[in-house]
Amino acid sequence: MRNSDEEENGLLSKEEEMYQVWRRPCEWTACLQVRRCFSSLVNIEKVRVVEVGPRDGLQNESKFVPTERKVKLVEDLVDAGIGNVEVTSFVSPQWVPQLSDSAEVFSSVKKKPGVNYTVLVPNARGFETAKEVSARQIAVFAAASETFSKKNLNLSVSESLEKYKSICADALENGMKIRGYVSTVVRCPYEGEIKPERVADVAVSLLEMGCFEVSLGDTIGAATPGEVENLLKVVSERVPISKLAVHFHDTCGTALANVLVALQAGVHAVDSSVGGLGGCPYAPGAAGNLATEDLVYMLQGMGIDIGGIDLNRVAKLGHEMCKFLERPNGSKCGQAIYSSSKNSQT
Ligand SMILES: CC(C)(COP(=O)([O-])OP(=O)([O-])OC[C@H]1O[C@@H](n2cnc3c(N)ncnc32)[C@H](O)[C@@H]1OP(=O)([O-])[O-])[C@@H](O)C(=O)NCCC(=O)NCCSC(=O)C[C@@](C)(O)CC(=O)[O-]
Repeated sequence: MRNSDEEENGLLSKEEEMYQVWRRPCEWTACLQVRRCFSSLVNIEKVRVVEVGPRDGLQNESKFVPTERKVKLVEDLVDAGIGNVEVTSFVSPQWVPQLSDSAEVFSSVKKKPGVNYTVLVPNARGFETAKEVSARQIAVFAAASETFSKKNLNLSVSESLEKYKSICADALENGMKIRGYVSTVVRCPYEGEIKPERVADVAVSLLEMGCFEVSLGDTIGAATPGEVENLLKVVSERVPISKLAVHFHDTCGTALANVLVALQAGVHAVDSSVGGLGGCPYAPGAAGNLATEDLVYMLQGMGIDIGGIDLNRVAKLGHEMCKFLERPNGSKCGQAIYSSSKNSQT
């Protein structure tokens, strides 16, 4: 903690200076809280924010993040009020070397009660690791596009679903919760446009296996609001909307608009990544996920209950991680908070 004498004498360490920088955005966003407006745009009162940065975010960054730093990121996100966090993935280290320390990361995170710590698993081997580290929640991932499935899992869509059946049965027997993903729900980097009916087929299969929810992934971040509206209309004819989450990448800047459309359709779970980190290694050209900071800013501003997430703390984490990765901050809100803090220093 800072000592007020040291502060007065100008003896601040680098870390303490950073803390100073971050006190000011708190004041800035305090003004935003006043402008919180209960909007009639959506009927949803509560949204579950699912933080996927430590997994989806870091899997595609060129710089390897050391184990302790990954662990700290997860713990800090939880301390900032995030209640659902995808910690890592137990995939092949040959395929995703950035997460080759995943078992150590998952085991090292100090778990807090009431928080869902998820790990992504692609196959029986990954599931065994999930059991070894006592994961309570796993995520399995399929695709609506055959080519993407082959590139991402080395399996056709039906082969992947067949393999997940036994993994899911085993997971349920072990008392685990299972989240499902469908990738390439609107467009595929290899096949182009994807039919919503195909997405519905895969989502139904995942729910039948026991997934409590299926997150619909716009893997390349190309979807527009009209397409999302149509997708959700078609999929929700076969899947209760309460079982759907959305997962937008922000390549074309439409992610937040897409979230709004999803909320209007009744979706109440949204994935995002701190600092807008990431992308998928098997979706060339795709940008990072919708930034958590931008999502939190919008939802809190609309008066939607997201469970007490501290925007300033999340923004600080996004800023620090982007700086470490030597990449631009992918969050507009994070950038605004940080530049306002710098301006208020001068
Ligand atoms: C599924 C495989 C492994 C098949 O890949 P494969 O090459 O067919 O598998 P294999 O069984 O032949 O194994 C190859 C090597 O990997 C090892 N291996 C095999 N499995 C594991 C494992 N679980 N953990 C650790 N090691 C493993 C295995 O032991 C072997 O090692 P070797 O004997 O050669 O030394 C591979 O395709 C894979 O890892 N795919 C994952 C790719 C990935 O992580 N993609 C990104 C996540 S999905 C995503 O980002 C989309 C999403 C969810 O965010 C939503 C959206 O945005 O759309």
